[in-house]
Amino acid sequence: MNTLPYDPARLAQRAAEIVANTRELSALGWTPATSSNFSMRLDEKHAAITVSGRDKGRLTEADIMVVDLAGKPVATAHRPSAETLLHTQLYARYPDIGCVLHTHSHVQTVASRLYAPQGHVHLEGYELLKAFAGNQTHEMAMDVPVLPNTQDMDELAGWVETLLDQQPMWGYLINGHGLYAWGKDMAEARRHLEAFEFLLACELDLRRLNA
Ligand SMILES: CSCCC(=O)C(=O)COP(=O)(O)O
Ligand SMILES: [Zn+2]
Repeated sequence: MNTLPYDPARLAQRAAEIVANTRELSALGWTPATSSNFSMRLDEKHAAITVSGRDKGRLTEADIMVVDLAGKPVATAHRPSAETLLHTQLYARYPDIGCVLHTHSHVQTVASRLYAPQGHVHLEGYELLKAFAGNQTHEMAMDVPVLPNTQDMDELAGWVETLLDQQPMWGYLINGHGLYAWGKDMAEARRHLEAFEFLLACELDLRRLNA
C-alpha cells in the first residue's frame, strides 16, 4: 500500500527522465562544478527536483527528491536545490508547466553579464524563434529578461512573479549566474533551453563580429 502523498512509480519515471537529460546537458558543459538544477512536476501538489550540491554530470535516481509547491521537502531528509523556489513558483502558477531546467553554460553566463545593464537580450528575425511554443514565424521579437543575481530566493522569485505578470515568457537569465527555461514536458523545456542557448550564442558572435 502506498502511504506517500505522491505516486512512487511516477517519481521513478520522472527521476529517470531527469537523470538521462541532465547527463546529456552536463556532457555539453552546461552544468559546471555542481551547478544547475532540474525538476519535473509529479502532480498538482508535488515536483521531483535535484538534491542540492550534487555533481550534475554524475547524477543517479538517488539524487532526485520530492518537494511540495512551496518548495518544502516531502518524505525525505535530503536538502532540495537552493533554487527550488524558482522551480515551484512556476508549477504553482501554471498548471500546464511540467518541467523546469536551469543551467550555467558559458554562453548563458557571458550573455547575462553583457546584457545586464539593459535588462534584457533582444532576439529578432531568427528562424529558431519558432522553437518556442506558440510562435509560428521568425517575424517576431522576444526580449529575454536579465535579472540581478541574489542569494535571497524569495526576492528573486518576487522579481520573476513581476515579470510573469507583465509578459508571457519561456525563460530568463540571471546576471553572472545562468538561465532558467521551462515547458509543458521535458521535450518542450529542452527545446526551449537549446533554442535560448543557440540564439544567445548568435547574439554574442554578432557583438564580437560587429565590434
Ligand atoms: C556551485 S553552483 C551554485 C549554486 C547554483 O547556482 C546552482 O545552480 C546549483 O545549486 P543546487 O543547490 O541546485 O545544487
Ligand atoms: Zn544556479
